[in-house]
Amino acid sequence: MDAVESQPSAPASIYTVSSISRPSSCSPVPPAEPPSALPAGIPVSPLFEVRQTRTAGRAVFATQDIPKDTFIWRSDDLTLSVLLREYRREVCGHCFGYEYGRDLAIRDQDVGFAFCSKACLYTWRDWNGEIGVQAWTAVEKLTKNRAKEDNEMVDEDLARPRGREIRKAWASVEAQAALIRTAREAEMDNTIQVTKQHRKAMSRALQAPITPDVMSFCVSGLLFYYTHPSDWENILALAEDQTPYHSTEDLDAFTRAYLHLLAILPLPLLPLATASNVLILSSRDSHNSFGIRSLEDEGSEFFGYGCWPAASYFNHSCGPNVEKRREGQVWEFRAGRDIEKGDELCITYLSGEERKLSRGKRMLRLRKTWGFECACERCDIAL
Ligand SMILES: C[S@@+](CC[C@H](N)C(=O)[O-])C[C@H]1O[C@@H](n2cnc3c(N)ncnc32)[C@H](O)[C@@H]1O
Repeated sequence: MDAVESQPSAPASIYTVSSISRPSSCSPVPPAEPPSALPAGIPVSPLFEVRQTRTAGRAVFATQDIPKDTFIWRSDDLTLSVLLREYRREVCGHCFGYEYGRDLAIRDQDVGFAFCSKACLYTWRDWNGEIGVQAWTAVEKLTKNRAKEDNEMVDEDLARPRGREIRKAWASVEAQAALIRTAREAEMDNTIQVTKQHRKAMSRALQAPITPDVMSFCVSGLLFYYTHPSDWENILALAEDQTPYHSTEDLDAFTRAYLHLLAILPLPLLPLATASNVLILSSRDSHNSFGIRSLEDEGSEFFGYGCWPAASYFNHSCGPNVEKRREGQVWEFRAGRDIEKGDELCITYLSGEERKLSRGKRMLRLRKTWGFECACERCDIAL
């Protein structure tokens, strides 16, 4: 029994996908809801269905017995990703390949990424497109020559900003954002008057401290929207975190990154660079991203993180029955043991070392990082 199966069964859910997740010959019953009611980007398979639970949001349940080692799911739907700046020379910007800390052979100084092969470099360029390359080049130009200004250590004990503080922070930069936007729009419309006030707003933004990884997060997310507009729904459908910022400083880093980006992004990206879109990215990524770690040493090196929406429907258990493994940019999920029809399919959100922690420490980690009280079987039994 896994994370949420111990809870009383959920009421009929609008998320039930059994009708399309089973072969039609096994499913004489009409669908509970038309497929249009399914969240965008949800994983669909004859092996499982996604259902609403009473206390742990949506979760994945086996629709048939699944023998150990069965291949269950493959998520190749990477949306946004962040490679921490300190790993940019060692980890491939496209496939996240790593050569035990060696600098990779191919570096694209303009965009600030390294690649393990020319194929990865070309694919990365192809995926990002001309506008994407221009965006990363502008960010790199701004970031490269600045001293390291961000505070890399996240103090988990700081109070997380709540709704009112978050709304206030975003509202407080809107006037400056509007001035910068107008100044940028004047670059393609000479009827727009740019005054001293516009220029001041722009230079104030550019001189503000930079938090490179926050900036990368925003660029990656906004570029995803630009290059895959119809898949933005997949991000919107993810569980939302109402308190996605670790601290007031973290929230400030996001509002500053927003102003920076307004000042430097290629013009076609400006309509998407809105406070509301950056907030959507923060609130959806927060509880749904997967760590991008080294594939050896139980993933001891943390290179960054990314968001694969379909993979985000698996809940956590401290004794998971599904094992996940990253192959390049793709996550693969296999049955870690024999699973019975009706069992919840759970992965673990903990890294190798964290899995060995005591129940109390695991729960604390899950509460602080993911914001939930773990009620999986392993934690329940240990009570
Ligand atoms: C990646 S999402 C998993 C899918 C999510 N339940 C949904 O509805 O989209 C992670 C969130 O699911 C919930 N969750 C996952 N595992 C849980 C568990 N063992 N106990 C309680 N809540 C859990 C938490 O709210 C967590 O922040």
